[in-house]
Amino acid sequence: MAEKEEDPNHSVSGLMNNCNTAGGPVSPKSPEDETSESPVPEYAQDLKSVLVTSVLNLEKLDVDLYRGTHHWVPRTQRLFGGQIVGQALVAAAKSVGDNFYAHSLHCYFVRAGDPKVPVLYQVERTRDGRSFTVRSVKAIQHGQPILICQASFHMQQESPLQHQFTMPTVPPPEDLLTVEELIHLYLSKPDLAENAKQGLNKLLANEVPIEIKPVNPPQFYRRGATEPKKLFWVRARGYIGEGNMKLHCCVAAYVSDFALLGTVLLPYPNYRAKFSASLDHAMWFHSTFRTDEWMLYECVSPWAGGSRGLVQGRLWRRDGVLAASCSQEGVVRVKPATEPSKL
Ligand SMILES: CC(C)(COP(=O)(O)OP(=O)(O)OC[C@H]1O[C@@H](n2cnc3c(N)ncnc32)[C@H](O)[C@@H]1OP(=O)(O)O)[C@@H](O)C(=O)NCCC(=O)NCCSC(=O)CCCCC(=O)O
Repeated sequence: MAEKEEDPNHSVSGLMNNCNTAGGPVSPKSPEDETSESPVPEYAQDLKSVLVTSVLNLEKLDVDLYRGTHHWVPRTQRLFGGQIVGQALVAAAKSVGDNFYAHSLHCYFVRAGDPKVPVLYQVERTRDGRSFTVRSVKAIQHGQPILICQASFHMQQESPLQHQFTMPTVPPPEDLLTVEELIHLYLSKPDLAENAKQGLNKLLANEVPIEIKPVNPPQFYRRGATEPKKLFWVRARGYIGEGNMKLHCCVAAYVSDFALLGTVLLPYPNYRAKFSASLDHAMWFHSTFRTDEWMLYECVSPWAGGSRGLVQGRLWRRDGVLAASCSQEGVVRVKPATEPSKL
């Protein structure tokens, strides 16, 4: 297939610029959708999100072939699944028309990603239709696929069918502490065990490019068994800006894999994960949203068994609009917890 002429909305830089492609998968609408660019929030005036400047800023090597590098690598020293999915979606989005927006993706993580080398993204233009366009992306390291991803893009269409669940009622992010603030609070406890202190300091050193405010910290740093459900406010660190829905979908794909699989362990305080990794990840985009603004992430695990767990996530805009949904199965192999948590 002939390569599409690069234009600013498709090119590497085009996906990253704040181009005027507001819109995207819109349903239902909120008054916010109709407004022009809102003022740059105070927290972000001079700090562009590293997700935009680095993680999702792929280098073009050839037609439909890109290279992505890493920013944050989890302690497991395997690449973060959200990074690979987000980068795969960036690569896919570069070859679709301006008025097509990601509405879903389906991925398998087939091998662990190696943080020592970059990832190549090879895009296959599976089908171009009038309303839907499909891309297949293979993420490759050492000559072998680490992720296979299919992403589908839809041209905006109106419909009288519009419904969504209601967002859970939770305190606003302004009333809650960030993970870092919570850690400092725990660290100030005089009776904290040395190993717990070390664990918390390691968490502080973790430069994850997203900010999190758990709705229920005791659930987040759990003591007893809780239902397999957690809620937290989340946003990309730094400024991204309004208007580039293609980019916000890629950032949401990155964010959506964070802390999701951990939901499986919440009912089992007597077990620790000795090996856990996402096996697959599916995502659906429903509405316009900004990933550099607080969104509520609702994570539930309806099932676990056979060393696997199923998790489902819903990303809500703070005005109650359902922005995106996702589902994931992960392998979770556990061992008995030898020491009770001191947190
Ligand atoms: C490992 C995957 C899932 C496939 O597994 P398998 O088919 O078993 O691969 P092997 O290479 O044969 O084994 C790997 C490893 O596991 C051990 N193993 C295998 N079977 C068993 C068993 N029945 N019981 C115990 N152990 C078993 C085997 O011995 C090997 O151990 P090792 O020799 O010590 O290595 C594979 O498909 C895979 O890795 N896929 C990629 C998964 C992935 O990377 N996902 C994305 C990253 S996860 C993530 O990002 C989650 C978010 C983290 C951030 C956060 O929320 O905090």
